[in-house]
Amino acid sequence: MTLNPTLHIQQVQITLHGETLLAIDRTIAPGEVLTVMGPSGSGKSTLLAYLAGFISPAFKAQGQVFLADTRLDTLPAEKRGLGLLFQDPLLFPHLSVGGNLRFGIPQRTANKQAQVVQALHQVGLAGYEARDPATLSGGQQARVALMRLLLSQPRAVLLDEPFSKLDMALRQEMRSLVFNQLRDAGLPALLVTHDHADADAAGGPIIELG
Ligand SMILES: Nc1ncnc2c1ncn2[C@@H]1O[C@H](COP(=O)(O)OP(=O)(O)OP(=O)(O)O)[C@@H](O)[C@H]1O
Repeated sequence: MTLNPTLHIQQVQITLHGETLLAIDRTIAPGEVLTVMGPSGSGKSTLLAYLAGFISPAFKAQGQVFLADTRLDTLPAEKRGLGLLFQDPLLFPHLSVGGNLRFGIPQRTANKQAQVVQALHQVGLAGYEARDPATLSGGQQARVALMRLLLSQPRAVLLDEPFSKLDMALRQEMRSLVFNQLRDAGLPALLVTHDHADADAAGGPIIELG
């Protein structure tokens, strides 16, 4: 298994009621972010759901997806090794901040506790480990969600409008944090957004659906 895989989306075509909704044929290199834009209904969420492995059976998909040499599109969602980041941080409310971070760390990882402490420190939340996520601001929760994602050691990342609920100042800060972290980790990523400033910050190629 290579550490920094390339994501290959090969001649993928998704149809709905016999009509082509979207077609895509792209490669995303390690550390690169491919931004997907397009009007409402053009299939952005459908593409993410297809890649993640939970597309509705209403859609028919052709094509193949590979992460390095692993074929993804035939694997169940939980075996694809993908990390997902959504509009909402979706932290587990019954777990502390530390519990949320530990949750994603693969079983056999050594030094889990040190990783949690280091992750909190990296995003300016040192000392927050025991806190209830509900007592954190939206921006703090977003940072915990990002570190939970990275600690889960994904092999590629899907981002669905991850900044759209943050206010302007926080949005700028989270963009830099997220894209720097993904670049440092060498992860291929696909970003769905309506916001051109997100695409600019991602710094990678942009495709328009629809
Ligand atoms: N489960 C489903 N069953 C049938 N049709 C669906 C289903 N989900 C979405 N659609 C349709 O598929 C098309 C693409 O929807 P999708 O949600 O992927 O668009 P989108 O580009 O993400 O839109 P938005 O920007 O509004 O989120 C739309 O015409 C939508 O009505």
